[in-house]
Amino acid sequence: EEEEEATLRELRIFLREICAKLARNRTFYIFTKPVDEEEVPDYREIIKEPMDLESMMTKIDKHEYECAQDFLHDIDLICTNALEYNPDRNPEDKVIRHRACTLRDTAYAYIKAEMDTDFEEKCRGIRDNR
Ligand SMILES: O=C(C1CCC1)N1C[C@@H]2C[C@H]3C[C@@H](O)[C@@H](O)[C@]2(C1)O3
Repeated sequence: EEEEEATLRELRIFLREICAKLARNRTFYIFTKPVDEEEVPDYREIIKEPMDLESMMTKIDKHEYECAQDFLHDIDLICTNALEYNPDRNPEDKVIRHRACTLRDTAYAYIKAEMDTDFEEKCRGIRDNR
């Protein structure tokens, strides 16, 4: 119905700002674009569902998120992909894993701080009844 569409429009505006704010943070630069298949030929043999912040911005515009929980599920995917593909004790892998955990924790903190729990509940109701 029309009120539900108004709620989802407001959700998309909110999620675009969260996504843009994360993408502006230079700590998260490595998460802003898909891993390049040519630079990393084995990546998609190991990581079955690649995800990145630019792809998430596109998913917002294609109405693929109906609540903040669904958005955070893709943030979690960016994080777990990075932990799984970069598991070693060498300093480069450790930096990537630290940044991945910081991305996840920052996204959860922004949404907790800036999203009304009643609004998220309303979005969950729309999602669960569709
Ligand atoms: O996992 C990632 C990205 C970090 C979060 C996503 N990559 C896999 C490669 C391993 C490591 C070093 C470079 O070879 C660079 O190409 C990548 C990109 O980082």
